[in-house]
Amino acid sequence: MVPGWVRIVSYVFTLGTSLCILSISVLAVFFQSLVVDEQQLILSPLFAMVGAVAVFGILLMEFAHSRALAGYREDRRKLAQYAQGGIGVLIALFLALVHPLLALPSLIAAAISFGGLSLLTKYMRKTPQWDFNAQESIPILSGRDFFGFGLATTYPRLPELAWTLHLASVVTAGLSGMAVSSWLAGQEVLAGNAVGSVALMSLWAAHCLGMRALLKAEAQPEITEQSHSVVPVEQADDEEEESAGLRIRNLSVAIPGGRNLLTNVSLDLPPGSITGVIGETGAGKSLLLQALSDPFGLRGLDVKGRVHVNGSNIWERKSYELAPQSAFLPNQPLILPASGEDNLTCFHKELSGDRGKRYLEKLVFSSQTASDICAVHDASCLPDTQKRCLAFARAFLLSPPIYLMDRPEDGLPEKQIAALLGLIRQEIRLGRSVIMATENRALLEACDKVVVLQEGRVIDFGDAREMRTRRSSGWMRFVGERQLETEDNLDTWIRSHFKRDGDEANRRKMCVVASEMLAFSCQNARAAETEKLSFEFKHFEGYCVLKLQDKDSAVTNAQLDKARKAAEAAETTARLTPLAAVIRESLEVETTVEMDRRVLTAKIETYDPRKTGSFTGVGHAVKKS
Ligand SMILES: Nc1ncnc2c1ncn2[C@@H]1O[C@H](COP(=O)(O)OP(=O)(O)OP(=O)(O)O)[C@@H](O)[C@H]1O
Repeated sequence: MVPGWVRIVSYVFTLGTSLCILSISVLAVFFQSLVVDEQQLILSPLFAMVGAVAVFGILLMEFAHSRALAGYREDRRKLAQYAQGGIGVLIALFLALVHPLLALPSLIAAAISFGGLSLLTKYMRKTPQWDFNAQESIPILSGRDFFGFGLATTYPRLPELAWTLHLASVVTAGLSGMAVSSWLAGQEVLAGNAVGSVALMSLWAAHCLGMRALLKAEAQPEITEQSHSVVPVEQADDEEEESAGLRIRNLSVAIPGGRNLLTNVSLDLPPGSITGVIGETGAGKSLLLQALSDPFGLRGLDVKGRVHVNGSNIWERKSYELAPQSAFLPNQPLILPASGEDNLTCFHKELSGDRGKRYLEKLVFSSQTASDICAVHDASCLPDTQKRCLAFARAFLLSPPIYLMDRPEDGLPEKQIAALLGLIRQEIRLGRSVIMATENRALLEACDKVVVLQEGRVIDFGDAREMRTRRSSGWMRFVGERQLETEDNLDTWIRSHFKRDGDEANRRKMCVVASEMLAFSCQNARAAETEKLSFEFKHFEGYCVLKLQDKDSAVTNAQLDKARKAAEAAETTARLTPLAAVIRESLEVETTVEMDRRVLTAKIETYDPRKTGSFTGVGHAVKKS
């Protein structure tokens, strides 16, 4: 619902613009009589100035209109067109009062606009914004061209030829206005110097009435936006050769001039594997999948990075591709308003529709249902589950090296999820890979690897079975670069474990310990090398444990004793070495070596905010072991 003030402001500015234009037509009368007829050339500069003021007025009105109603762009346009309809009628009435015949050009223009447009809307076949051909359908239906999908599924706002008709009505009104007024001037009914003015007014009335007719004929909105920029990042000189499988390097997605939605995602996924992507809502799972498949379709966002599959750039896309590099199955299945069979075979019947139908049969458990789905005239009208099955069957028919699935379980009953899993396993045996954002247990259990996203950053990536065991025993893991820049991510990760009201002091203390452990690890890190470190975390009754693992040499007992003494001797505010600071904040610190990795384990006292009420943690005593 448009607020009343928006309507009033819009009508006032539209009227203002029209008055400026009409003032030019009044000026034309005086110009004709004083300068052209009476040859008072001295007045020319004055007319030029007044004309310029009117033109400036038009610009000013339009600018002020857009500024005053910033944020109401669509409403402003519609309200202006609506008001123009009224202004067109008023001009026609005014002309009719001067002489009934002068209203004729406006009437002709209105007939052309309203009549012509309603005929076009009724009888002209509606065509989508883009009538693609068969080859172009594969990038669209494999989820590699969202812009194309949008164009192929939305219809233009106005019927074809609408603007041509508008132009015809305006020109007709201008010419007929001139003809009628000249004839009336010849009959000495109208002053000769009013001819130009009448022609101009008829022209403007026709434009106003035409705009109202266009508003009436309008349908769905156009889509115009695409990603703001996509910047491929070159391979670094010291990076090893491209390997098989999917390689993602420094993939970032950002709002231009704003925050990062995905930050430096780098992953290597082997061929023939299933990778699950998990994380809280808004962590960036869908965004990651779409950025891999079609970065150009991320509306208004900046995308940077490098994504290669089996050595070739996945983002390179041709409009005619028969074998896509990936198939993206978004949460809403990509189905074009075409037959079920065309949607299955991507309009390529020669692409072995039988094979596609077999996939479909396996998903819907009936050859009759599969045939019915294929035979349907407009697959976009199918029930949601059948649309999903159709989209899956099509993806398997295309057999790309990488499948990207966003919550494939949504809208599918358990037995269909099991059937889908069966087909996924077949693809895996053929060396293809699947990446899926999912929360479904059966699908997660089938994963070989799991990526954990948090606020657009990868905080954990590893073997799925190991991760499942660890998580089920309450241990959470964070994996990051062994450098101080990791601190922000680490901080966010630590904070995610202390979300209860009153947990602030726990949170702060844990962040301090984690940060000092990171600094301790980075002390010997070589700047040029990108090494990984990991943290593991678990809550216990009254304390929690934070473990740091990196590839440095083990801490000696002497180093530990020295740090312990420094921690005991120091004032609370004194600056300590990172290890001593960890010891000062912890109940117990120990260091071990596990499978060639140095492990530093800190046990930190925590409180239960439900028991301690509004405990702030300031000056909280820490026991030493
Ligand atoms: N085009 C966009 N412009 C601005 N922000 C966006 C855009 N697309 C996504 N986002 C933001 O990016 C973040 C990640 O979104 P995404 O849809 O990937 O989350 P998700 O992890 O898939 O969540 P869910 O599990 O709820 O689907 C969200 O904060 C979202 O608002």
